[in-house]
Amino acid sequence: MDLENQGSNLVLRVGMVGDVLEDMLVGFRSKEKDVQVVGVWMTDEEGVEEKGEEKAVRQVAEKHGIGFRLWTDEKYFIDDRDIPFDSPRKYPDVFTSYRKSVEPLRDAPRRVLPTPKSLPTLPNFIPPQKEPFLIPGKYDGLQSALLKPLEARPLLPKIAPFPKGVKSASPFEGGSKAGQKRIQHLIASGAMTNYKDTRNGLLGLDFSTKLSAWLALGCITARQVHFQLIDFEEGHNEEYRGTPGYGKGENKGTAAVRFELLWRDYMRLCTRKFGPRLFRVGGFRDDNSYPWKTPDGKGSGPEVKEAFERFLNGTTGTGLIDASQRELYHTGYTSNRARQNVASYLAKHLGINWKLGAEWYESLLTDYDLSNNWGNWQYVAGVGNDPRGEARVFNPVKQAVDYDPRGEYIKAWVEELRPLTEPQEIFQVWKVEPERRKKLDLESNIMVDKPLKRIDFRVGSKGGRGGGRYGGSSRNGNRGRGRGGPQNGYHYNGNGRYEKKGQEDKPRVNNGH
Ligand SMILES: Cc1cc2nc3c(=O)[nH]c(=O)nc-3n(C[C@H](O)[C@H](O)[C@H](O)COP(=O)(O)OP(=O)(O)OC[C@H]3O[C@@H](n4cnc5c(N)ncnc54)[C@H](O)[C@@H]3O)c2cc1C
Repeated sequence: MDLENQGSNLVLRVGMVGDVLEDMLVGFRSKEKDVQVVGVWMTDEEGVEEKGEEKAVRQVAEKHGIGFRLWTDEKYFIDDRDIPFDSPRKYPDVFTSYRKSVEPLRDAPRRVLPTPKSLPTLPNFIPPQKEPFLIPGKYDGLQSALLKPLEARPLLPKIAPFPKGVKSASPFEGGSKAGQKRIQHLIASGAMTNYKDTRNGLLGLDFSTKLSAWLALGCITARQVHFQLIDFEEGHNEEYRGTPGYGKGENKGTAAVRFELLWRDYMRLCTRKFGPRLFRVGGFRDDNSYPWKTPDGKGSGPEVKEAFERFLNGTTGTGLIDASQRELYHTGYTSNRARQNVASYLAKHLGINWKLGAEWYESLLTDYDLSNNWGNWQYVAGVGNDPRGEARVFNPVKQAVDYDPRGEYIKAWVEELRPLTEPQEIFQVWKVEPERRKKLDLESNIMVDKPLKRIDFRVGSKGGRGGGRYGGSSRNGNRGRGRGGPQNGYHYNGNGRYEKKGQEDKPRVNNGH
């Protein structure tokens, strides 16, 4: 729509990018009198496959004797030209060190580039899509063509259907206009100002910004978010007058949003630094000491396959994990709090290769982003750039107590558990007394009879909020480790910590890859 408004348009093509370009150039050559191609421009991206595509495009352009130009991506919070390190090798391995090197964050971004007033029109002739593909002319046709293979062969034929009465926490509508509208809504409604206190929520539309999909797809940029916040903080946009914090400078909510946007930058810089290690099981740390289990893998029995399938289908018996997995499957979104628990459950409680989880997320997330996804999975699995690495384990029962105390999120997505009223039973459904199971329609339910893990935590016991690097109010405080023993060579040392066997008492240091 924006391109149309500026007199231009967008053409979609299917195929490998090098082949598509080749077909287009050959097609245009046949109409040389009307159209002349003078150059091919593309945006610089991190990632192994993305670099491969860049190379393919460059080669085709060279073969046809036309110019090739690579643009530095400007959709990040801090521009590449302002990163205070002259080589990726020098990028810090710990986020905090990176953050300190670029603070104060509010002064760091460059100005947003102005939108061009007009753009060149498209030529009358455009080479057609090569067979066997067909590009539908209308949006609806495109959508049904994309969904057709999934409808014919759903990824999870047996997953519970979309539960009644629930709505997606991130009902994403593509395009820059919808993204800008969302930013304005977040500021005007006060959600940005409250962000620090609400960001660990699980249910609802505005507990966090839900800007991730627009950011990931390039519909909005981190700099645009920042400057909209500046307008609010400086009192430069009358539309926000009346919102708490208007004209009063940076507040803890707006500062926290900038902080998260910097995490996004940082994950991308790690991809640049570590290249293919983003996808290796040993991660950025190159730590291959974990005895990861893999369904169908060497030495893995059928129980690993079953465990993985139940993890995907959201029938593990651990409410928080099951709710998040079903939410993700049906909506393409699940909150950051839930993502951390799910990743920790797969990697640290089940001991299953974290890469399978990352691939699963890659296939479902509407906000899928190469660096954010794979970098965060590594981080939680203990092979990435979390300085606490393997020692950080989330107890998903304690996390449910802290972040879903009445079990509303779990009951929303796991319909079978709606008759339950006691949080202890919602979070640890195997604790429902056998005599009540029939009455509650939970007899012969695999989550109740055969939970994948009986994660221990006494609901009602005292304990601070906590868990992971986003430990609620205490990012550096209580890490929320309960006593649900993870597998994968860990044991509970009795002091609130899981230790890897054989490494008890060894200092844990970030070994600085
Ligand atoms: C296992 C795992 C996988 C993830 N995969 C992705 C992914 O594929 N794409 C993605 O965008 N985010 C990913 N994240 C990060 C985070 O969960 C999402 O960005 C966030 O939940 C999106 O919701 P939001 O826009 O409301 O976030 P908000 O809390 O409102 O944050 C604002 C923005 O900051 C950025 N951000 C927030 N948290 C992180 C983070 N931990 N790392 C990097 N950037 C962050 C996002 O761009 C987000 O939109 C993942 C996290 C985990 C633990």
